[in-house]
Amino acid sequence: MGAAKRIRDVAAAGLSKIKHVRAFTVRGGGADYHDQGEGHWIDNHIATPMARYPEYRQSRQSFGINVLGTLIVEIEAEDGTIGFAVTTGGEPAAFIVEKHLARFLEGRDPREVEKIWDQMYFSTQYYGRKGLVVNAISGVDLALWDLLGKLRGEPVYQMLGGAVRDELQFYATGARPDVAKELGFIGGKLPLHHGPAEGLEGLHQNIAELADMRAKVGDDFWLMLDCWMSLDLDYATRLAHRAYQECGLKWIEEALSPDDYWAYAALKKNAPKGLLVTTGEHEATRWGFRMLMDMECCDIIQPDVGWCGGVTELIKIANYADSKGVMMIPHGSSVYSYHFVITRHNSPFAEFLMMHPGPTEVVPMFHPQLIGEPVPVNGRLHVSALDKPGFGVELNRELPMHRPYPH
Ligand SMILES: C[C@H](O)[C@H](O)[C@@H](O)[C@@H](O)C(=O)O
Ligand SMILES: [Mg+2]
Repeated sequence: MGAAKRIRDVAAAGLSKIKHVRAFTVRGGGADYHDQGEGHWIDNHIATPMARYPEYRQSRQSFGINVLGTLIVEIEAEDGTIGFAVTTGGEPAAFIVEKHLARFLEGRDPREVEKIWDQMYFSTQYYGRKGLVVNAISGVDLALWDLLGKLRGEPVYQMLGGAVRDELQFYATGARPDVAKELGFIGGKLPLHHGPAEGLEGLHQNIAELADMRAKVGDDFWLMLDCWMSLDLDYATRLAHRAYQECGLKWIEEALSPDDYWAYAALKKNAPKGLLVTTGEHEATRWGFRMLMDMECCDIIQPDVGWCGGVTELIKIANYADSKGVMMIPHGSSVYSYHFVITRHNSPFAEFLMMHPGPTEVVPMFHPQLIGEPVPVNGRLHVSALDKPGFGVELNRELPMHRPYPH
């Protein structure tokens, strides 16, 4: 059969159209991974912009880091196939999905990812552009790619161009890089505990904690600091120099406000040669990341595929980074980033967020929401673990899901 006829036949056959888009919310860990119980490392006196207020210094939940909860987006095709995704967004994001975004999908061909993304973004541009609205768009886009993979019987990484390597390697984020080393990870990223409001004493404590961990892991294991937007330029510069010179820090992450491109450019310019400056997990769209890269704010961009616009937007962000020789290492987002990272040379490793309370064990990052969620073994994941349609996971429908805004 000639190629032209084959193309016509596939086009005529098409794929099952999109029938319905639904948005649910659920609480307790999962995609809103800061929504954890008492005593978890991820909520133990971690430096944040709110730490200037003593009453909000001990716990990020005290100022509402987990106020949103998880958004679940489900897209059902006419043949009954369902694609889904989870991200951070909860009820307000569910409203945006059902009351605004669904109209651009229902009745459409699921292959129209570009046109659907364009309509979702520009129809919400007057009140969106970043943050919650782009989280909602990301959730819909991820669910659409999951549906496409399930309709075609292909893993998302194969639809993105296929694997450029046989396995993923991971660094681990959490309070125990010493345990991460024993578990086979290539590095450990510590949360920073003290910000400018705790003065020179806090800075000394930050360095003491890092030096203690350096003594435990030895000289060659990567150690990084995640500052979660908590610092000012002067503090970040002083911390960068001391942490690099005294403790061999590999990178300083998200030290400043995501909007302060000018301070990031100054931090990168004044950072010690050899120390990497990284950021981006709270940035969104190709335009936001172009600003970070064109203003030379960082050495590595770290978009979260569930927050930056989804796979369709991450393709544009990653390709621009590649053209500029900037590494793109997505913020921890489980299978949603693994399927992307394995297809990109400028994404040589991935993040694994340790969600065990210690953390002393590897547990699925989005537990308990994804059935079949793969986890690194000895700090690695073979590509075969991704060889299932879509993102290769199913939704745990035993969870108490709520659909607040049915349309
Ligand atoms: C550990 C950090 O404080 C955040 O909780 C973390 O989610 C994020 O910044 C990361 O890079 O994993
Ligand atoms: Mg981070």
